Amino acid sequence: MTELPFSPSRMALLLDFDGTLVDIAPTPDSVVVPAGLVDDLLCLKKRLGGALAIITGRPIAQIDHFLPGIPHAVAGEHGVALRRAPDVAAVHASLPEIHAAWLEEADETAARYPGVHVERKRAGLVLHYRGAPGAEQALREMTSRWGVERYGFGVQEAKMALELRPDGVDKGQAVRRVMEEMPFRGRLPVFVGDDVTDMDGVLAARELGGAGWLIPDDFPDAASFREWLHKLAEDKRWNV
Ligand SMILES: O=P(O)(O)OC[C@H]1O[C@H](O[C@H]2O[C@H](CO)[C@@H](O)[C@H](O)[C@H]2O)[C@H](O)[C@@H](O)[C@@H]1O
Repeated sequence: MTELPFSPSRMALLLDFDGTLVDIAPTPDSVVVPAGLVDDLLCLKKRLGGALAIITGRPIAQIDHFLPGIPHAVAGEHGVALRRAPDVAAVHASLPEIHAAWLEEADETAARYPGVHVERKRAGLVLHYRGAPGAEQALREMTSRWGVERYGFGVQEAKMALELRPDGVDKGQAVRRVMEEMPFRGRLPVFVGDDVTDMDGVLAARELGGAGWLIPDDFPDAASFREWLHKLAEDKRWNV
Protein backbone atom coordinates (compact mmCIF):
# COMPACT_ATOMS: atom_id res chain seq x y z
CA MET A 1 0.00 0.00 0.00
CA THR A 2 1.29 3.49 -0.84
CA GLU A 3 2.23 4.95 2.52
CA LEU A 4 0.98 8.27 3.79
CA PRO A 5 3.86 10.43 5.08
CA PHE A 6 1.62 11.64 7.95
CA SER A 7 -1.29 10.45 10.06
CA PRO A 8 -4.52 10.14 8.05
CA SER A 9 -6.27 12.20 10.74
CA ARG A 10 -4.37 15.30 9.53
CA MET A 11 -5.19 15.03 5.85
CA ALA A 12 -7.75 16.23 3.32
CA LEU A 13 -8.55 14.02 0.32
CA LEU A 14 -8.79 15.81 -3.03
CA LEU A 15 -9.58 13.34 -5.77
CA ASP A 16 -9.84 13.30 -9.51
CA PHE A 17 -12.82 11.38 -10.92
CA ASP A 18 -12.30 9.69 -14.34
CA GLY A 19 -9.50 7.15 -14.36
CA THR A 20 -8.92 7.63 -10.61
CA LEU A 21 -12.17 6.86 -8.77
CA VAL A 22 -13.88 5.18 -11.73
CA ASP A 23 -12.47 3.16 -14.60
CA ILE A 24 -12.26 4.84 -17.99
CA ALA A 25 -15.38 3.91 -20.01
CA PRO A 26 -16.22 4.09 -23.73
CA THR A 27 -18.19 7.34 -23.28
CA PRO A 28 -18.39 9.99 -20.52
CA ASP A 29 -21.95 8.89 -19.63
CA SER A 30 -21.17 5.19 -19.32
CA VAL A 31 -18.81 5.25 -16.33
CA VAL A 32 -19.85 2.99 -13.47
CA VAL A 33 -19.49 3.97 -9.81
CA PRO A 34 -18.91 0.78 -7.80
CA ALA A 35 -21.15 0.49 -4.72
CA GLY A 36 -18.15 -0.18 -2.48
CA LEU A 37 -16.60 3.11 -3.54
CA VAL A 38 -19.61 5.10 -2.36
CA ASP A 39 -19.47 3.44 1.08
CA ASP A 40 -15.72 4.03 1.39
CA LEU A 41 -15.95 7.70 0.36
CA LEU A 42 -18.78 8.34 2.82
CA CYS A 43 -16.82 6.65 5.61
CA LEU A 44 -13.66 8.62 4.77
CA LYS A 45 -15.54 11.92 4.59
CA LYS A 46 -16.88 11.31 8.08
CA ARG A 47 -13.44 10.41 9.42
CA LEU A 48 -11.96 13.52 7.77
CA GLY A 49 -14.48 15.90 9.30
CA GLY A 50 -15.84 16.49 5.81
CA ALA A 51 -12.49 17.27 4.15
CA LEU A 52 -13.13 15.33 0.95
CA ALA A 53 -13.27 17.10 -2.41
CA ILE A 54 -13.49 16.14 -6.07
CA ILE A 55 -11.26 18.07 -8.46
CA THR A 56 -12.42 17.20 -11.94
CA GLY A 57 -12.45 18.22 -15.55
CA ARG A 58 -16.17 17.48 -15.64
CA PRO A 59 -18.88 20.05 -14.89
CA ILE A 60 -20.02 19.95 -11.24
CA ALA A 61 -23.50 18.72 -12.24
CA GLN A 62 -21.97 15.48 -13.52
CA ILE A 63 -20.28 14.82 -10.18
CA ASP A 64 -23.65 15.46 -8.48
CA HIS A 65 -25.09 12.84 -10.81
CA PHE A 66 -22.43 10.17 -10.22
CA LEU A 67 -21.55 10.90 -6.56
CA PRO A 68 -24.72 12.51 -5.15
CA GLY A 69 -24.17 14.05 -1.71
CA ILE A 70 -20.68 12.58 -1.32
CA PRO A 71 -17.94 15.23 -1.67
CA HIS A 72 -17.99 18.32 0.55
CA ALA A 73 -16.43 20.52 -2.14
CA VAL A 74 -16.25 20.12 -5.92
CA ALA A 75 -14.01 21.97 -8.36
CA GLY A 76 -15.38 21.39 -11.86
CA GLU A 77 -14.03 22.00 -15.37
CA HIS A 78 -10.44 21.98 -14.01
CA GLY A 79 -11.29 24.81 -11.60
CA VAL A 80 -13.49 27.02 -13.80
CA ALA A 81 -16.27 26.29 -11.27
CA LEU A 82 -15.87 25.84 -7.52
CA ARG A 83 -18.53 24.80 -5.02
CA ARG A 84 -17.00 24.97 -1.56
CA ALA A 85 -19.78 23.12 0.25
CA PRO A 86 -22.90 21.15 -0.70
CA ASP A 87 -25.29 23.89 0.39
CA VAL A 88 -23.66 26.90 -1.29
CA ALA A 89 -23.81 28.08 -4.90
CA ALA A 90 -20.87 27.36 -7.18
CA VAL A 91 -18.74 30.33 -8.21
CA HIS A 92 -17.53 30.55 -11.79
CA ALA A 93 -14.45 32.28 -13.11
CA SER A 94 -15.22 34.97 -15.66
CA LEU A 95 -13.73 33.57 -18.83
CA PRO A 96 -13.95 33.95 -22.61
CA GLU A 97 -16.65 32.00 -24.39
CA ILE A 98 -16.15 29.32 -27.01
CA HIS A 99 -16.80 30.75 -30.48
CA ALA A 100 -20.08 29.70 -32.06
CA ALA A 101 -18.22 28.95 -35.31
CA TRP A 102 -15.98 26.43 -33.49
CA LEU A 103 -19.00 24.62 -32.07
CA GLU A 104 -20.64 24.51 -35.47
CA GLU A 105 -17.56 23.09 -37.17
CA ALA A 106 -17.04 20.59 -34.32
CA ASP A 107 -20.61 19.32 -34.76
CA GLU A 108 -20.15 19.06 -38.53
CA THR A 109 -16.94 17.08 -38.09
CA ALA A 110 -18.57 14.79 -35.51
CA ALA A 111 -21.34 14.10 -38.03
CA ARG A 112 -18.71 13.01 -40.56
CA TYR A 113 -17.00 10.67 -38.05
CA PRO A 114 -19.59 8.54 -36.21
CA GLY A 115 -18.27 7.84 -32.73
CA VAL A 116 -16.84 11.34 -32.22
CA HIS A 117 -18.58 13.04 -29.31
CA VAL A 118 -18.54 16.80 -28.73
CA GLU A 119 -18.86 17.67 -25.04
CA ARG A 120 -19.70 21.28 -24.28
CA LYS A 121 -18.67 22.91 -21.05
CA ARG A 122 -19.39 26.33 -19.60
CA ALA A 123 -16.00 27.62 -20.73
CA GLY A 124 -14.66 24.93 -22.97
CA LEU A 125 -15.21 22.08 -25.31
CA VAL A 126 -14.03 18.45 -25.43
CA LEU A 127 -13.64 16.55 -28.69
CA HIS A 128 -13.81 12.86 -27.75
CA TYR A 129 -12.50 10.37 -30.31
CA ARG A 130 -12.44 7.16 -28.21
CA GLY A 131 -15.37 5.94 -30.33
CA ALA A 132 -13.62 6.88 -33.60
CA PRO A 133 -9.82 6.79 -33.22
CA GLY A 134 -9.43 7.42 -36.95
CA ALA A 135 -10.83 10.94 -36.47
CA GLU A 136 -7.95 12.10 -34.26
CA GLN A 137 -5.93 13.70 -37.04
CA ALA A 138 -8.92 15.56 -38.49
CA LEU A 139 -9.78 16.90 -35.02
CA ARG A 140 -6.20 18.03 -34.42
CA GLU A 141 -6.09 19.82 -37.76
CA MET A 142 -9.42 21.48 -37.05
CA THR A 143 -8.36 22.84 -33.65
CA SER A 144 -5.03 24.07 -34.96
CA ARG A 145 -6.86 25.90 -37.78
CA TRP A 146 -8.96 27.71 -35.18
CA GLY A 147 -5.86 29.30 -33.59
CA VAL A 148 -7.53 29.19 -30.18
CA GLU A 149 -4.43 30.60 -28.46
CA ARG A 150 -5.29 34.04 -29.89
CA TYR A 151 -8.61 33.94 -28.03
CA GLY A 152 -7.49 32.91 -24.56
CA PHE A 153 -7.75 29.13 -24.92
CA GLY A 154 -5.32 26.25 -25.07
CA VAL A 155 -5.67 22.75 -26.49
CA GLN A 156 -5.21 20.30 -23.65
CA GLU A 157 -4.29 16.70 -24.38
CA ALA A 158 -6.73 14.35 -22.64
CA LYS A 159 -7.49 10.63 -22.72
CA MET A 160 -8.61 9.94 -26.31
CA ALA A 161 -9.83 13.52 -26.41
CA LEU A 162 -8.72 17.08 -27.15
CA GLU A 163 -9.97 19.71 -24.76
CA LEU A 164 -10.24 23.44 -25.41
CA ARG A 165 -9.59 24.95 -22.04
CA PRO A 166 -9.47 28.63 -21.05
CA ASP A 167 -6.05 29.95 -20.05
CA GLY A 168 -5.43 30.54 -16.35
CA VAL A 169 -7.39 27.63 -14.91
CA ASP A 170 -5.80 24.41 -13.79
CA LYS A 171 -6.18 21.80 -11.07
CA GLY A 172 -3.27 23.30 -9.10
CA GLN A 173 -5.13 26.53 -8.42
CA ALA A 174 -8.28 24.47 -7.73
CA VAL A 175 -6.42 22.50 -5.03
CA ARG A 176 -5.09 25.72 -3.46
CA ARG A 177 -8.54 27.36 -3.41
CA VAL A 178 -10.26 24.31 -1.89
CA MET A 179 -7.60 24.16 0.86
CA GLU A 180 -8.23 27.81 1.87
CA GLU A 181 -11.43 27.16 3.82
CA MET A 182 -12.80 24.84 6.48
CA PRO A 183 -13.03 21.90 6.78
CA PHE A 184 -9.91 21.70 4.55
CA ARG A 185 -7.87 24.55 6.07
CA GLY A 186 -5.13 23.37 8.42
CA ARG A 187 -5.02 19.88 6.91
CA LEU A 188 -2.50 18.41 4.48
CA PRO A 189 -3.88 17.80 0.98
CA VAL A 190 -3.61 14.37 -0.58
CA PHE A 191 -4.38 14.77 -4.29
CA VAL A 192 -4.65 11.75 -6.58
CA GLY A 193 -5.14 11.84 -10.35
CA ASP A 194 -4.30 9.93 -13.48
CA ASP A 195 -3.89 12.33 -16.39
CA VAL A 196 -1.58 15.10 -17.62
CA THR A 197 -4.17 17.64 -16.43
CA ASP A 198 -3.76 16.24 -12.91
CA MET A 199 -0.06 17.05 -12.70
CA ASP A 200 -0.83 20.64 -11.59
CA GLY A 201 -2.89 19.22 -8.72
CA VAL A 202 -0.14 16.77 -7.78
CA LEU A 203 2.46 19.57 -7.64
CA ALA A 204 0.20 21.95 -5.70
CA ALA A 205 -0.56 19.30 -3.06
CA ARG A 206 3.16 18.59 -2.64
CA GLU A 207 3.97 22.32 -2.41
CA LEU A 208 1.36 22.66 0.34
CA GLY A 209 3.18 19.99 2.36
CA GLY A 210 0.84 17.16 1.45
CA ALA A 211 1.10 14.30 -1.01
CA GLY A 212 0.42 14.24 -4.75
CA TRP A 213 0.10 10.91 -6.49
CA LEU A 214 -0.47 9.85 -10.04
CA ILE A 215 -1.88 6.68 -11.59
CA PRO A 216 -0.07 4.65 -12.97
CA ASP A 217 3.14 5.85 -11.21
CA ASP A 218 1.90 5.43 -7.64
CA PHE A 219 -1.01 3.03 -8.20
CA PRO A 220 -1.22 0.75 -11.25
CA ASP A 221 -4.84 1.64 -12.02
CA ALA A 222 -8.12 3.00 -10.62
CA ALA A 223 -9.06 -0.37 -9.13
CA SER A 224 -5.84 -0.43 -7.08
CA PHE A 225 -6.50 3.10 -5.91
CA ARG A 226 -10.05 2.15 -4.84
CA GLU A 227 -8.54 -0.74 -2.90
CA TRP A 228 -6.16 1.72 -1.21
CA LEU A 229 -9.13 3.93 -0.27
CA HIS A 230 -10.91 0.91 1.18
CA LYS A 231 -7.90 0.01 3.33
CA LEU A 232 -7.52 3.64 4.37
CA ALA A 233 -11.12 3.69 5.56
CA GLU A 234 -10.24 0.72 7.79
CA ASP A 235 -6.83 2.09 8.88
CA LYS A 236 -6.15 1.80 12.61
CA ARG A 237 -4.22 5.11 12.79
CA TRP A 238 -7.20 7.43 12.57
CA ASN A 239 -6.88 8.65 16.12
CA VAL A 240 -3.08 8.95 16.18
O1 LIG B 1 -10.56 15.33 -14.41
P1 LIG B 1 -11.35 14.07 -14.58
O2 LIG B 1 -12.39 13.87 -13.53
O3 LIG B 1 -10.46 12.85 -14.74
O4 LIG B 1 -12.12 14.24 -15.97
C1 LIG B 1 -11.37 14.27 -17.20
C2 LIG B 1 -12.33 14.14 -18.36
O5 LIG B 1 -13.06 12.94 -18.15
C3 LIG B 1 -14.07 12.59 -19.08
O6 LIG B 1 -13.48 12.09 -20.27
C4 LIG B 1 -12.64 10.96 -20.05
O7 LIG B 1 -13.39 9.89 -19.40
C5 LIG B 1 -14.43 9.28 -20.22
C6 LIG B 1 -15.14 8.27 -19.35
O8 LIG B 1 -14.26 7.29 -18.88
C7 LIG B 1 -13.82 8.67 -21.47
O9 LIG B 1 -14.85 8.11 -22.29
C8 LIG B 1 -13.05 9.76 -22.25
O10 LIG B 1 -12.35 9.16 -23.35
C9 LIG B 1 -12.02 10.46 -21.34
O11 LIG B 1 -11.39 11.55 -22.02
C10 LIG B 1 -15.00 13.77 -19.32
O12 LIG B 1 -15.86 13.50 -20.40
C11 LIG B 1 -14.26 15.10 -19.55
O13 LIG B 1 -15.19 16.17 -19.54
C12 LIG B 1 -13.28 15.33 -18.42
O14 LIG B 1 -12.55 16.53 -18.67
